[in-house]
Parts: sequence; C-alpha cells; structure tokens
Amino acid sequence: MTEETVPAGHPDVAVEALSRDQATAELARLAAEIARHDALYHQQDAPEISDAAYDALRARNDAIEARFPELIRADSPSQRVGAAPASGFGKVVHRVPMLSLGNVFDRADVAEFTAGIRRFLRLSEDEPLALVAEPKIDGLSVSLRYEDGRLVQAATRGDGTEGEDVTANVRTLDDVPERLTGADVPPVLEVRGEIYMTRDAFLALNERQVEAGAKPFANPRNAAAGSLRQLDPAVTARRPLRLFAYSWGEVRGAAFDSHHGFLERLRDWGLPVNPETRLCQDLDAVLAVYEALEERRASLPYDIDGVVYKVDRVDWQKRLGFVSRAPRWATAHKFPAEQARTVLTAIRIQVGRTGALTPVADLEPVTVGGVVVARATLHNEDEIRRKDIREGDTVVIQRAGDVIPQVVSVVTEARPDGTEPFAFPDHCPVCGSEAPRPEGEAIRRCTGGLICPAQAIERLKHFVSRDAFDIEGLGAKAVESFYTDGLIRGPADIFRLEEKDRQGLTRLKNREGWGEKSAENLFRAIRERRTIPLERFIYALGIRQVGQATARLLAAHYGTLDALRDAMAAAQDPESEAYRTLVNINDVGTSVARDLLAFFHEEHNQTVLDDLAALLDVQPFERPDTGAAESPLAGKTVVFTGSLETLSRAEAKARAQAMGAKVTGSVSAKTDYVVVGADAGSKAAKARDLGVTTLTEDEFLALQS
Ligand SMILES: NC(=O)c1ccc[n+]([C@@H]2O[C@H](COP(=O)([O-])OP(=O)(O)OC[C@H]3O[C@@H](n4cnc5c(N)ncnc54)[C@H](O)[C@@H]3O)[C@@H](O)[C@H]2O)c1
Ligand SMILES: [Zn+2]
Repeated sequence: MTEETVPAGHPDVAVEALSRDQATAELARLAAEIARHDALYHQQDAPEISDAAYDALRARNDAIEARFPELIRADSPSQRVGAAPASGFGKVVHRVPMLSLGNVFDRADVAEFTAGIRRFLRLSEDEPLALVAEPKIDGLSVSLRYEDGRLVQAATRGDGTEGEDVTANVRTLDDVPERLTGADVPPVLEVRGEIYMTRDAFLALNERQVEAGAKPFANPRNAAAGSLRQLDPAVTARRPLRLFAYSWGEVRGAAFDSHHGFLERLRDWGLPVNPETRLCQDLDAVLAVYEALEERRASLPYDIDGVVYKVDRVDWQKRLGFVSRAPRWATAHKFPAEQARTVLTAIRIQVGRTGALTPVADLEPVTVGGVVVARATLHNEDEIRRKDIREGDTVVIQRAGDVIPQVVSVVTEARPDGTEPFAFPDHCPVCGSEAPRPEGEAIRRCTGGLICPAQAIERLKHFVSRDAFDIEGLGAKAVESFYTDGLIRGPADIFRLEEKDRQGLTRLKNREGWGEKSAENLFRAIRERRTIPLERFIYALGIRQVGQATARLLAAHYGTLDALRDAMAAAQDPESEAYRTLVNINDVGTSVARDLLAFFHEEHNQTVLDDLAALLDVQPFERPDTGAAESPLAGKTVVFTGSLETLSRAEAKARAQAMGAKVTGSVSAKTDYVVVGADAGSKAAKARDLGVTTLTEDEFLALQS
C-alpha cells in the first residue's frame, strides 16, 4: 500500500446529517477516489485497498446519492462500470454492454431483492420465482464472440462499453474452444464468462515469479488479470488460465427461455459451466446454496467472493432490464470478509515519499484467512478518531482478497483501564517539521521536504525499487543504513558509490554485513543500471501521482529525457501550448500536471536531474513492435484540425498513435502531417505557410490499409 491511499469515504458525518454542500463535496471526492481505485484495480491489476474498503466507498456514495438524487454527477461511480481499456491493446466496442452486478450482504437484503422483483413484475404471492445460484468467481470477465461456431474475438469488460482486444491471448486457453461443438450452433454467439486461475496454479506461478526475481501477485484474481492482459500472448500461454461461462451478449439465430436452459446449451457447445450452479425454486433454496458454498469456500480449487442469483426466466429478465450499471434481475450475495480479533500494541506514524503521515497499527500476530497478520492500516487521522482506536485496544481486523489488512472496529468491552484517545501528531515524527492538514484533505503532510530524512529515504527506496531502477543488493535496509551513514544522500550518489569506494572515501567492504564479494556484486548491479529506459527513469523519480502507467505515457509522448524536461519548462506557463499538450495526454489532466510541473520547477530536482543525466544513459522511449514500425506514420508528428466526418477526434488520434505517430495539438516546423477536416481554421493555414504536408480525412484513412 502506498501513502497516496486516503480513502475518502470514511466520513465523520452520518449521511442523514450531511448538508447539501457537504454532500456535493463528498460526492466529488468519492468520484475521484473510486475512479482512482478502479484504474488501479482494473487497468493496472494493482489495487491499493481491500475490496471491502472499496465496497464501503461505493456504499457511501450510493447512500448519499439516494438522499440527494439531484446531486448525482455525470461521472458518478454509480453510473459507471470498471475502467476504460488500457492503452497498448486494441479496443473492442461491445455490441451489448458488459455490466456489473448489484451487491447484497445479508439475508434481509436477499429477501428485499426478491421482493423488489416481485413488485416490479407484479407477481402474486404463490407465483414461483425460480432463481439460478452460481458461485461468484473471483476473476475477470471476458466476452467471446463466435461466428458460425468459430472464435473470432475475445475482449475484456473495460468500462463496459469498450474493452480490450485479447483475442490472441484467449486463444491460448485450453478451456476456450476454437470451434463450438454440438447441434444448433447459432451464427453469432457472444459468450460471457469469468477467466480465473486456480489457487494451486496461482501459488506455483508466484513461486516462479519470485525465483525469476519478478513481483509476486497479490491474489489469484490479480494473477489472472495480469496474465490475460499481456501484450505478448506467449506469456499468457504459459499462465494456467481457466474459464467458466455464465451469460451471453449479442446472439443471432437463437433464443433462450431460461438461464438454466442456456447454461445447458453452453455445455453442449463445449463451454465450461461451473458445476456448483443450481436452479432454485425459492428464497430458502438460494440461501441454502449460499450457506453450503460459504462452508466449502476454502476447499474449492478457486477463489469465490460470493454467490450470484439470477432470475431464471428470460422474458422476466427482459422486463426487469437494468438500472444504470447493473441488471435488475441479478445480484451478487457477497461473503463477509475474513475477520479476527487481536490486540493493537501500538500506533506508528510512517512518513512517506511525499511527506504523507500514515498511521499503521502494530498487532499481536494473528491468523486471518490462513495468513499471519502483524500490521494493519489505519488509513488516516479521521478514521482513528471515528473508530476511537487506542493503543492497547482489542480490535477486529479483516482481510478480504486483500493487499493489507484493516482494523474494522474496537471491542470496547475489552478496553483496558487508563487508555487515552490517540493524539495524532501535528509534527513530523522524523524531522520535527510541522505537518499541517490542508483544508479538505484527509492527511497531514510533513513540510520538511528536502530536509526530512524520512522522505529522502522513502524516495531512495522507491528509486531503487523493482519497477524503477531495480538495483539488486540495494534493499530497504541497505538504503536506510547508507543514508544514515551519509554514503548515499540522493539518487546520484548511488552511481558515485563505486568510484568513492575505489578512492577510499567510503569503505563498503568493511561495513557490517558487507564483504568483498557482496560489495563487488552491488557495484556491478549499479553499473548495469546506468543504462535505463526513459519510462523507468520517470517512474523512479517518485513524482506524486506519477505511477508506472503515467510514466509510460509521458515517455511515449515526449520520447527523450531532454524533450520531457524542455516540455516541462515550457508548460510552467498555463497559457502555453506545451501546457495544453500535457494535460491532454491520456490520463494526465490538470491534477497530475500540477504535481509534475511542481516537481520539474523545484530547483533541487533540476540539480538532481542534471547530475543523473550526466551519470546515466537514459534511453529514448522505444515503441513496442506492433508492426507500427513499417507504417507510413511511424515516428511522424501529426496534428488534427477541423471536424472529421467518419471518425471522432479521439478515434482518429488513437489510430494515428497505433500506427506509431505522435499526435500533438499545434503546428510547427517539426510537424510532418496536418490532417484537415471541415471548417479547419488557423492550423491549416499555418501548415500551408510552413510547407507542412496536409492530408484530407480520406487520405489519412487510406494510410491505414
Ligand atoms: N480493491 C479495490 O481497489 C477495488 C477496486 C475496484 C473494484 N474492486 C472490486 O472489484 C469488484 C467490483 O467490480 P465489478 O464492477 O466487477 O463488480 P463485481 O465484481 O462485484 O460484480 C460483477 C462481476 O462479477 C463477475 N462474475 C463472477 N462470477 C459471475 C457469475 N457467475 N455471473 C455473473 N458475473 C459474475 C463478472 O466479472 C462481473 O463483471 C468488487 O469486488 C470490488 O470490491 C476492488
Ligand atoms: Zn519530516
């Protein structure tokens, strides 16, 4: 978990007591926070918070919207599914949207779910309402398109409207037939289902990952998602992915009366259907399936996080339809998170790379869901106050498909005498600088900046971490001790370490825990990293909000470190073209731009960059070979102007980028092509003045074939 994790939905104020203004502000905060977690979870397969914490954010959002329906935002999480497709994949527009599912958590909710359906359909008391209960597989959904019985396309859910094209990858799965078998195969059949990894396969994969020095996956779901969403299908082929099919998208030439009937047809056609699936005639029957599965949950070979109930009759499904992001005719009955009680021995305040003060609970070790837990996150100051968590308390902690466990509640009956409410420090516990909490934010930040050793050490740890410089032998412990003893104060010192040692200024070989061999190994590892791809370099800088994905986008856009630095200098002026270009890079936006520009503006950072540039060979961005290299637009700079007839601006841009072009907003002498649509204004004129080649939309489209 990184320090940027500041759950926004842990409010002090009950929904009933919120004022309109507070509600507006909180909905805005929740929309941003949930979108960020969606991207981490769905695009990067690297969640920062537990599913239970995430579900709590959504529940809070829904509750506020239920009270203030007029405040529902266009970008509200309640109106969206998942996250947009990641760049790097072709995009597939779903002919029938791929939706999410509503959630229920207890019997009363399930009863309300079926009662609501009965009211909607005006069913009488004695009319049976058959439901199909299926395990909710903890994987990721895919849509498989069969035409005349042949697999022609496979796509991830993405944002429900547009997913990623993973056809080549899905073809490597044994569970997915290339050709459907059996009778009456319809001419068009989109099958939807869940791709997952068994627990055994997940453990074995993680062992291999660790042996190969790669990062282990947090859980089978992340492993499945990460394995499927590989740019190289050969990698997917080596990962043991499985499939359970459970619904349909577009279908031509066939119709289904019942959900269970459809599942039987799927089996005939050669698609795997989950064997635990049951047709139930009433509420008691579905609840019995739920209880039985909850009991057997740990002994199933794959992870499930609940049971899905679906109305069996398809004509009723059609009448029930959808509410924003989920069908009205189905819901997921989630299992409770795994919990345990233990004693919280201390609350420690960690200071992160950007100065955020994060509270962490030290626990008496306890086993939760098969894992020994000795630490839990406390999120932030408000969270501690709201739950009144004190040192010495007995607490309930929880793990759920989880990254880091959290404290759910305090067992107040077990509170020892003489405890005090926790006083959150208003100064940095490491450097003593003031740590104010900006208005409207949930966290305090140390203002010590460059003088704060905690921040410096965290920045260094990040710099050498696996996804950044990945320097073997320079782990967290070594970084701390080298920093404390003055061997390494900033990133550039790492690359001067060997020389200083040879000059006798440092004596690595004589340090405790170090010898001739380990020191030489470290020097070699550092030498090997003097050549580094631009995207890793940018990520290593540890700029706020600039994770791997953004670093890659920046690298792809600017190409070289010099170009990036020039652009950041030019973009300091918010009126400049450079600024507009920056905020228009996919995903960047004004908030990320603010942090980027602040970083590049800071004089000390410029010195560090100069130092590093002199010591290192930062490699220009290399586009993955997607055949784009041979395209007529490879490496060209393209500007679009005016309105295009057949393509949206976004698609035109995406197509040009897919062909290896760099798309910019303004025409200069460096521009190779200007694609001119209707009503083009000054840019077309400028292109002519500068003698830049202009293309019509048709000419641009012709380049594609
Ligand atoms: N920890 C985080 O930061 C984070 C962020 C985003 C989402 N999440 C987690 O991801 C999930 C939310 O995402 P969601 O929108 O996909 O909702 P969801 O996972 O709760 O429900 C919808 C999904 O269930 C899956 N599914 C599995 N078995 C199914 C079956 N038999 N029938 C139909 N669907 C089945 C499908 O993939 C479907 O898309 C939640 O569990 C949430 O906690 C976590
Ligand atoms: Zn500090």
